[in-house]
Amino acid sequence: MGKVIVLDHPLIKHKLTFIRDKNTGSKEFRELVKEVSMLMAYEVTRDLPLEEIEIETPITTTKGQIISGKKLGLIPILRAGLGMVDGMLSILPAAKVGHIGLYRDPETLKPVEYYCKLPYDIEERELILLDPMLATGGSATAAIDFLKEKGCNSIKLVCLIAAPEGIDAVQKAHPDVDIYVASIDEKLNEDAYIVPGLGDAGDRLFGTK
Ligand SMILES: O=P(O)(O)OC[C@H]1O[C@H](OP(=O)(O)OP(=O)(O)O)[C@H](O)[C@@H]1O
Ligand SMILES: O=c1cc[nH]c(=O)[nH]1
Ligand SMILES: [Mg+2]
Repeated sequence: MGKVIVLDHPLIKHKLTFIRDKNTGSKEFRELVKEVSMLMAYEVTRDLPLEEIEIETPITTTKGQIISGKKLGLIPILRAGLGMVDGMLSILPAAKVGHIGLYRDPETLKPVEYYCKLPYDIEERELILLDPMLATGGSATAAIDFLKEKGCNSIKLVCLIAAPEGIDAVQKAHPDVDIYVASIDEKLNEDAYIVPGLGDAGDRLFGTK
C-alpha cells in the first residue's frame, strides 16, 4: 500500500489557511500555492540519492555530497496543477515538465482527457504528479494509469488537499504510488467538492468564475 505523507509544517498550515479563505483573490492565491508547492518540494525529494564528490574549499580538499544524476519529471494535471509547477521548479530547476490535460465532467464526475505532452524520455524519470485537489481520485488515477501505459514506474502524487475518498481510490488503483498532501479534509459534498476544501482550484487560480 502506498504511503500517505501529510506535510503539516506550520508554514504550510499558515499559508493553506489563506488559500482556503474565499476572500483571497487570484493573485494572492497563485502566490500562496506557489509558496506551498516550494515548501512541499523539500519533503517530496527527501529520498533523492546522493553521491560523494571531492571539492576544494579555500582551506583544504574535502568530500561533499550532491544529488546523483536522478532524472526528475514534473507532471501537472491541467489546469489547476499548473499552479504548483513554478514553486517546484524553483527547488528542482533541472526537472522536465510534462502536461496532462484532464477535466472532471460535472455530471458523470469522470475525468476527460484533452491534452498530453510529455518529455521524450518519460519512462526513465522519477515523476512528481501535481494537482492541488484529490477529490474522488478519478483524475489522479486516470493520469497515473496513462503514465504507467507509457512505461513510467516511479510516480509520486503531490496534492494540497485530499478527501479520504480520493486517497482510498488512488491507494486501491495504484498501491505503489506515495501520496503527499498538505491536508486531509473531512469529506466530499454532494457535488464531489472537498469539504471544507478551497472551492474550485482551477477557477480560483485563473479567475474563471
Ligand atoms: O479527484 P477528482 O474527483 O477527479 O477531482 C479533482 C480534479 O478536479 C479538478 O480539476 P477540474 O476538473 O476542475 O479542472 P480544472 O483544473 O481545469 O479546473 C482538480 O484540479 C482535479 O484535477
Ligand atoms: O473540491 C474540489 C474538487 C474537485 N476540484 C476542485 O477544484 N475542488
Ligand atoms: Mg476546476
